[in-house]
Amino acid sequence: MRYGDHDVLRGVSFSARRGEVLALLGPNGAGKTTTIEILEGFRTRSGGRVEVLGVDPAHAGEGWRARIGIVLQSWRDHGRWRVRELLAHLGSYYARPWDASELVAAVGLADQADHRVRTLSGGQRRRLDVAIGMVGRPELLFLDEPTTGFDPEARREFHDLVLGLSRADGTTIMLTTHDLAEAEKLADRIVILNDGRIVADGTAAELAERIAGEDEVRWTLDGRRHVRTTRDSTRFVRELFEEHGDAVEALAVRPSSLEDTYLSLVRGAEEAVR
Ligand SMILES: Nc1ncnc2c1ncn2[C@@H]1O[C@H](COP(=O)(O)OP(=O)(O)OP(=O)(O)O)[C@@H](O)[C@H]1O
Repeated sequence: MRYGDHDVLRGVSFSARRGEVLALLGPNGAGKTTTIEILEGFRTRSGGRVEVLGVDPAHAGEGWRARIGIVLQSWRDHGRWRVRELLAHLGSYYARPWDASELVAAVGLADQADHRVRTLSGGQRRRLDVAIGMVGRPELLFLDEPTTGFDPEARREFHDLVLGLSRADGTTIMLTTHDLAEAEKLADRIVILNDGRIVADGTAAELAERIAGEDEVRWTLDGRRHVRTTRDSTRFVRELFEEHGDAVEALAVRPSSLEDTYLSLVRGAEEAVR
């Protein structure tokens, strides 16, 4: 993808398997929305090859669109509609839509089912956006930062919903997120973009392995707190006890997280460019 003489995506190549949850991660401006909008058929790419459900989105028709669900970053307003009524209406465009009441419950809006859309809170509107994307039971669902503005409980419920859609209905899901814990929890595969290039592609465990992470060990000795990072925390702790025995207190070992891996990948890519 190129705007003027500026390449915003370069050599971005990946595939998602049916039923997979694929998360696109990356810093602001990395190219996540651009990528997802090309796949949705919203943007026309400058070059390269794209196939979504076997069709080039740039030349796809109604039939293809009916198999796809889209949740954009910004929501459209349907203020005067009531929640369940709107979903039932939009569902009527599809061959096998969700039952509106079931869908309202699935996204946690049962209490607001008969409220007008304009009276919903930001997080509730976001859930409605997700419901709108799902209403036609798409084979493939695109979610651009779906949980922005969700409270922790709504986030957890949403995660269960996504996992249910993927595991039970076999829906393929592609989402962008800034929430690493969310990617780790939901995604079968994570693709990390940085400055328009893919810097990593794999399962959370594979990514963590690629960057041999350093564990963080904390302990207290004679009233003083200590912290050390090490690649071999088991051995380090054994030696700590051999040396100090019962004097070691408040021991905690924190394994390297996806966040550590992510930051090291993104920083590594930035250094390579310099
Ligand atoms: N219409 C456009 N014209 C020119 N440049 C654009 C256009 N749309 C996006 N860009 C540029 O493309 C790059 C990628 O933007 P994109 O929105 O895909 O990033 P993102 O990874 O989704 O970021 P965020 O996490 O902030 O949503 C950015 O540098 C942006 O400025």
